[in-house]
Amino acid sequence: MHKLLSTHTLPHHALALLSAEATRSRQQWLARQLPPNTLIERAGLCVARWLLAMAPHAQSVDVLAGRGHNGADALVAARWLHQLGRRVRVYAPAGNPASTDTSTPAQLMRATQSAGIAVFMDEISWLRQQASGGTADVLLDGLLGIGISRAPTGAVQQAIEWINAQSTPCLAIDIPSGLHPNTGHSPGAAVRAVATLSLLGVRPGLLTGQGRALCGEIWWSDLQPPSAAIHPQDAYTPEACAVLSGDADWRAWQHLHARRADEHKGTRGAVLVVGGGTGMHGALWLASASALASGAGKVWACSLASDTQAPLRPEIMRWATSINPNDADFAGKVVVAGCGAGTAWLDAPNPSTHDLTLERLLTQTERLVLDADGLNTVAARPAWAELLRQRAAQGKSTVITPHPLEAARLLGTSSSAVQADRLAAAKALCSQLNCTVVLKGSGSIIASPARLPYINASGNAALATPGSGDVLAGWLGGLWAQTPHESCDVHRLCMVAAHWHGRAALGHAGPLRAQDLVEAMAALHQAPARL
Ligand SMILES: NC(=O)C1=CN([C@@H]2O[C@H](COP(=O)(O)OP(=O)(O)OC[C@H]3O[C@@H](n4cnc5c(N)ncnc54)[C@H](OP(=O)(O)O)[C@@H]3O)[C@@H](O)[C@H]2O)[C@@H](O)CC1
Ligand SMILES: [K+]
Repeated sequence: MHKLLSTHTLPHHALALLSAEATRSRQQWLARQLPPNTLIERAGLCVARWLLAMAPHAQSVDVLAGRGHNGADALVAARWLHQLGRRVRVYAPAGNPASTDTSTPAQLMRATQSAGIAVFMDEISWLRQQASGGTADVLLDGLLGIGISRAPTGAVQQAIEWINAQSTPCLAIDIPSGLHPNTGHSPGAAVRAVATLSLLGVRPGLLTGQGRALCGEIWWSDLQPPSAAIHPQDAYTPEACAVLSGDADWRAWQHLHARRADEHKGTRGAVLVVGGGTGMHGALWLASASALASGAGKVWACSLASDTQAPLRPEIMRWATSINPNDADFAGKVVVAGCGAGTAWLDAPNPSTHDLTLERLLTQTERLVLDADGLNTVAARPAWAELLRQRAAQGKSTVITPHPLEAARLLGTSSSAVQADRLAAAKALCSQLNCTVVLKGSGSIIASPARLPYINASGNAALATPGSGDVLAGWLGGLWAQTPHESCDVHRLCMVAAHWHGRAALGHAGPLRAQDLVEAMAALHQAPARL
C-alpha cells in the first residue's frame, strides 16, 4: 500500500496510469493465476488495514456497499473490521440479492449477514438506525467502483448524497462512488472522500478534472503479496494510458541543467515575451519575470499596447525593433506569446507600436509558447490555426497552454465538454494543431503527438489566482531557452515546468498570488548534488 498524493506529498517517481479497461484485463490476468475470490479477499483485507491505519481511533464504521465488486470489497473489509472488534453496520441500498444469485457479491452479502453484522437494505431502516444508534466514527464507501455505467440514480444516488451530508469522514474504496475512472468527471452525484485507496493500479480519473477534489488523499495498492513478482508499475507499462508526473523527473532536469561555474548569461538562453494589450500589462510582466526567475539568461518583453508601464523587474529588457535593431530576429530565442494580449492581434495592429503580428510569430519563430489571448486569436482565425498546425512540418516547435475555455474555443466546443474528458480534449487539440498541449486546470494534462500523455501530480487550488497561467507560460519559456536544442524533449520539459509550478503551491492553503508564486518557484531551484 503506497501513499501517492496528499496536500503535503507528491509521488517521487512517475507512475503509469491504467484505464478501467486495462485494470479489468489485469484483474482477469491475475485472477486466472489465483484461487477463486483471492483478489477480492486481498482487496477487502487491504481496505480494512488501510482504514485502521487512516483512522486508528475509529471504534465504529458504517459501510456502504453496492451490488457490484466494489461492494464486495467493502463487505470483506466489514468482516475483518467486525472480527477485529469494531462496531460495523452495513447499508446496501441496492437491496437483498436474489437467493438464486450465485455471484461473488451476493455470496458475500449472505456471509456478512450470517456473520452477525447488522445489514440494512432500505433507506428508512438505515436512517432509523442512524437516529437510534448514533453516527459512526468513519464511513466506508463501496457503492460504486470502476463499473459505473451512468449517473447514479435512485437509492444509490440518495446514499451518495447521504454520505456527503455527514460530518463523518468518508474513505472511498477504489474510487469515490460516482466519479468516472477514466475521465475524472462525475455525471451526477459523487462521493466527496477524505481519502481514496485505488486498487490494482491507479486510474487517470482520480487525478484530473473533479478527481483530485473528490478523492482527498490518494493511496494505491497493486494487491500483490510482497514476495510476488510485481507487474511493473513504471512509466513503461505497455497498458498505460497516461503517466503521472513525479518529483524525480523534476529533480533530474535541475541536475542536468545545473549552472556550471564557467557560465554567463549568454549560455542560459533568451526569451522574448509578447503580450500585455491595453490594461493588461500585468500578464506580460508576470510572464517575463517568471522567465527571468526560471534562470533564462536574457529576457525581453514586448507590449502590444502603446500605454506601456514600467516592467516588473529592471532586469527585463523592453523590446521594440526601433530600439534594438540587432535583436530583431527570433533566432535562438524562445518566444512566449499571448499573455494579456487581449484583442490586439485581431484589431488592426499599429506597426509603429510593434511589428510582432501573430502571423509573423507563427511563421518565423523556432520555438513558440502560445498562451491565453494568442490562443483565442488563433481560435478566431482559422487561417492562423492552419499556420500553427504547419509549424511542426517546418521543423518548428510549438507548445500551447490553454485553460479549459481556451481549449474549448480551439476545439469549437464548450468548456464543460472539455472538462467532461480532459485527456481526450488534450489529445484532440494535440492532433488538431500538431503541437504539444498543456491543458491547465486541476490535474493539468500534457499531450504531444505520438506520446503517452502526462498528468501533472502537483498543484492545488492555491494556484487558482489571476496571473498564475502567465507565470507558467513564462517559466516554461525560460526552461525551454535553457535546454539545448539537441537534447530537448519538449513533452517532458512541459511536464517539468507544470510540476515545478504546482510544486511551489504544495502545502499552501492559498491563495498564492502570481508575483509570490514566481518567488516560490524561484526558491525551488536546487543546488547541484555533491559527493
Ligand atoms: N473482480 C475482482 O476480482 C476485483 C474487483 N475489484 C473491485 O471491483 C470493482 C469493480 O467491480 P464491478 O465491475 O462489479 O463494478 P462496480 O463498480 O462495483 O459496480 C457495478 C454495479 O453497479 C451498478 N451500477 C453501475 N452504474 C451505476 C449507477 N450509476 N447507479 C447505480 N448502479 C450502478 C451496475 O449495475 P448495472 O449497470 O449492471 O445495472 C453493477 O451492478 C472495482 O472498482 C474494485 O473495487 C478490486 O477489488 C480488484 C479485484
Ligand atoms: K467506491
